[in-house]
Amino acid sequence: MPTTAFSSINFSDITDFVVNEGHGVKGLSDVGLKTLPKQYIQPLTERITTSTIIVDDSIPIIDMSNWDNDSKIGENICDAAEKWGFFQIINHEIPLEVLDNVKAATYRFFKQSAEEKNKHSKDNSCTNNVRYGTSFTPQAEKALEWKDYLSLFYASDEEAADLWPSACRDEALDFLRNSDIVIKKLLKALMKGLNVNEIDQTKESLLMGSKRINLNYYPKCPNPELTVGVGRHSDVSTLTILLQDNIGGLYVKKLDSDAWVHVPPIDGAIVINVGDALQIMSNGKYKSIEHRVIANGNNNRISVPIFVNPNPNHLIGPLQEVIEKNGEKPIYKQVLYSDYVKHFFRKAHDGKETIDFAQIN
Ligand SMILES: COc1cc(/C=C/C(=O)SCCNC(=O)CCNC(=O)[C@H](O)C(C)(C)COP(=O)(O)OP(=O)(O)OC[C@H]2O[C@@H](n3cnc4c(N)ncnc43)[C@H](O)[C@@H]2OP(=O)(O)O)ccc1O
Ligand SMILES: O=C(O)CCC(=O)C(=O)O
Ligand SMILES: [Fe+2]
Repeated sequence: MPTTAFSSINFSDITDFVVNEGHGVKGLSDVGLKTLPKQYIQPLTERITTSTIIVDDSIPIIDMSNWDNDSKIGENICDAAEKWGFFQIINHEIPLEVLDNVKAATYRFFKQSAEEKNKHSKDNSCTNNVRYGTSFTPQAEKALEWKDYLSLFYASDEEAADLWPSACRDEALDFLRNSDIVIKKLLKALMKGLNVNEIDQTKESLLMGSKRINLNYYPKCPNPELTVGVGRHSDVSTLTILLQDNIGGLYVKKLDSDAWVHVPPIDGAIVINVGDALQIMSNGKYKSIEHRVIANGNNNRISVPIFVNPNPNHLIGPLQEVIEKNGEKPIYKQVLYSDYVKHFFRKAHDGKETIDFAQIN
């Protein structure tokens, strides 16, 4: 239970209670708040409306089971990355037990007291690689988002053993380890689609030289129609490997339209999306698509994305092969990946605007 009595929280203390004391939005939800605090009310333009949702279309579902014998699977992956930037994979060989365990570990971490979780906040954590927080960048946001998170940057097994919270450490590491084979298959197919036939060590470090796993917790929300779980954004990763539970609420923007498409939960499936780094490296061929998560008035929801990223010290830009072999004119410049990510983290979610940072004017 929160250490601050509910009766003593007034609206001006909300940010203090949620952000600074580390109760998160889960703390607000747990005390049975009946009305959404004004800090969470999003402008109308940021709320999803039924008129913009289309139900007669959906992102592709790709069955990976015959990967070794069917080259069509690789082609379907490239096609989905070009036309949707999002797809789901089934029969991906990540054991279902690993997925169930990391979901249980997410609940276990967030069930802890605010005091325990807040040991990992930006101000209290002894490392930048472990961060518990709420919303996205509260200090830069006009309206807060209804989500708490734990973000774990993977540096080494030793560091994780020492610094990651024990409530979820082993399960998060297990999900990371078990996702490696499928990540390599996806990147191999996507590179082939760009005429890059070999992923040597340098390319591997460029494409997947760092990984971050986030545990996201979206508690039940009063007045979910007035706020968002996560606002419109694209990921800054190369690829994101997203595990969602069975509640639903993730929406993806359909390419070249203003329509939004729901990503239906499928038992055992993993959602894959292209991030900005891959859009840049592919010179715009693969699309890093805007997505958002709605808040839910009836259920808690969790999700566990693994962000597969370039090594932060790499310069990223359109791949040489894409420019030379395919004879394309680069539409993005070379930028230091850690500068790109810092730019993303220092502002509120703003749709696809982060990529302007790398655009050639
Ligand atoms: C949280 O809700 C989210 C998250 C997302 C994430 C989507 C992604 O695609 S994450 C992929 C991220 N990529 C990497 O992690 C690449 C490798 N990492 C790095 O390059 C660096 O670790 C770094 C992230 C750039 C941080 O470097 P550092 O030198 O430590 O720089 P700082 O000055 O400490 O941080 C810069 C700035 O970012 C804020 N920040 C850092 N880490 C996080 C984090 N995990 N979550 C949120 N914010 C973070 C930090 O506070 C600094 O801001 P200031 O205002 O304090 O200057 C998608 C959607 C979501 O809702
Ligand atoms: O919760 C989800 O389904 C998606 C979360 C997301 O987009 C993110 O963490 O980047
Ligand atoms: Fe995302």
